[in-house]
Amino acid sequence: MKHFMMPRNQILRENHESATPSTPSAFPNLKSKSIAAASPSNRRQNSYKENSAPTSDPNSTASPATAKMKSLPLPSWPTLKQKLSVDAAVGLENSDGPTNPADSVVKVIVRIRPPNKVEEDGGSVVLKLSNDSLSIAWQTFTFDSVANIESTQIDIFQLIGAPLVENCLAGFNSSMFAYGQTGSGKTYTIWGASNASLEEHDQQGLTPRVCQRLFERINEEQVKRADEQLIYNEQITDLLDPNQKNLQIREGVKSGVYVENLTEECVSSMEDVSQLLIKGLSNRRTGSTSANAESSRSHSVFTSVIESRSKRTVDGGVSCLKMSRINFVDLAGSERQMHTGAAGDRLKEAGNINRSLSQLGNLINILAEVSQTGKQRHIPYRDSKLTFLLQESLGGNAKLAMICVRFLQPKAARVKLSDDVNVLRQVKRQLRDKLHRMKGNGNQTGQVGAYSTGWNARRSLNLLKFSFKQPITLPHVDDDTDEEMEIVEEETVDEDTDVNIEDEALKPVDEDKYNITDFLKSPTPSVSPRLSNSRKSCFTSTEHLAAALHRGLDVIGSLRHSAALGRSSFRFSCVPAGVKAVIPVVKVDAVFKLFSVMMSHQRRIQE
Ligand SMILES: Nc1ncnc2c1ncn2[C@@H]1O[C@H](COP(=O)(O)OP(=O)(O)OP(=O)(O)O)[C@@H](O)[C@H]1O
Repeated sequence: MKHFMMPRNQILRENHESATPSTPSAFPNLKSKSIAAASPSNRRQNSYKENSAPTSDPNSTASPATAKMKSLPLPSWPTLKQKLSVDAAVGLENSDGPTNPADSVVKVIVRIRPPNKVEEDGGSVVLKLSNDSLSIAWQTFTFDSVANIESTQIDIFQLIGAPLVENCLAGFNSSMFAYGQTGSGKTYTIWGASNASLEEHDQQGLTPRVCQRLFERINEEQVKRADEQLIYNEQITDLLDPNQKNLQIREGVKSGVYVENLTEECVSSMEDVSQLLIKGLSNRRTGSTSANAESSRSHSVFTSVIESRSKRTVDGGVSCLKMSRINFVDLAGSERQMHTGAAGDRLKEAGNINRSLSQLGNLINILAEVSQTGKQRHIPYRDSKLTFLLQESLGGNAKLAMICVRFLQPKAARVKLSDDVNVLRQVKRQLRDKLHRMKGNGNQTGQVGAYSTGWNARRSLNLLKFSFKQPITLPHVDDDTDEEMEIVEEETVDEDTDVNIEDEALKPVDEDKYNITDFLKSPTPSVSPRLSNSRKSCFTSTEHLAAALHRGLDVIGSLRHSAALGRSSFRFSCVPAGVKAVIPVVKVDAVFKLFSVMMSHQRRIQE
């Protein structure tokens, strides 16, 4: 992010104010001062250094409190170890390893919500492999951190919140986003359990914990100004004064980005913060979704502003004001509109949520590109209110924690499908071996199609029967996967990498929707432009597989019927398309015809 960071640092403000020698405190009465600074116009008159890396000034006569702040250990921000599966986060990857804390870095943490009562019979296709990796449907993804399913709110705070507090005290702007499907636990993570009071300590989310820690850390010498706002349908509402709707975002040369007329409150204790949070959260827009009866239907942003001031009395009385912010962002959950049957306002709401999430992801991707290539690009901060509002926290040297929240999904259907796939893989291997052998025989005899006589139909039939032992239930593959959170699948090498002429022969001659060869023939990526390199491609292939199995069963049924009438045969081509081979007509039973459908082989049903 260096390339991006440098110009942005130019807009950071630093100023020196006349010291008041008679005020020895390192932190003058900021409470009254910050109230005065609460309105945007007043804030504009303020001058401060914001969002810049803390510097050490050897001439500084900073107060002990300031010195203490500067000596705070800077948190380490592990880098993303490989191309991240969450594209919204790929952008800010810093591949140079833990670096200068002034670099803008994103930390991506995955939290998996344990199953609730409805889901308790299920398992998950998501499996934690290590502290920084998990597997989703056979693919391994690496993040900065993967929390245990049993992780408590305090664990999550230690992992994410505590480092951000240190950043903030060191003068960096920080943000934490919770990102995920509706019902996955974003609100729980950011705020806490909805049915628990903020005082119920073990259920508290990151925001109250961070605030608490901030107060502890600054030991009541620092004043925090808080404002809370809500973006709903691209409209900003003041959660502390819900009558203030459709507020405008302004940007001033000195003041930076701010929301006009937004309520800002000066707080001096955790109780003050709790009161604000309770008031703000009760004014949020919620609704019921398929996955969450009390779903946040808006992005809510809680911003804490921490000001610290140091007095220098030796060199002519100069004071420095350091200001940093922490944004707590509970993003609204994405939802598949076509599955919810939403209409009217609800549809518009879902559309706006999805659009702004996608704009957020898009923006972060562009930041990534700028960071990685060094190319100048227009950064579309103004695409959405959310990105515009948070631009100073997304760029510059800001620290960003992206908490990707997932919930477990019932595994029953998927496990069964995975069994089916394994069986089919085995069958495919056997088919290929046989083809190989028979082709060898055929070559020896000069007959391309001589293999057909050696075909062990019965064995394949048994394998297939095994796979179809139970009725195949098409899983509802819920598109929980939020386009904006698509996981980039990395190519994996599996046992079928030894693609040979038989694989070539197995290529489908048409791209019909029952084709499963792409799925089975790893690592060949999907050819579908819509699904390529997407986590969804795996699921969609699974759907294809399931559809193929269904289709196959239909074909079995109809062909059995035809076979009973003694008039079924088909041509089975095992040569690449374009080779004009004479394919013998082979009498086979219905199982082979199932294969011909499933593998998308050339086939001819002859009357
Ligand atoms: N880690 C967890 N442990 C226990 N309960 C959890 C956990 N995460 C979430 N929950 C519970 O799951 C339910 C849904 O969580 P939550 O409201 O936070 O989801 P959300 O992602 O914010 O949804 P939406 O986007 O619809 O607002 C809540 O009842 C919440 O208390």
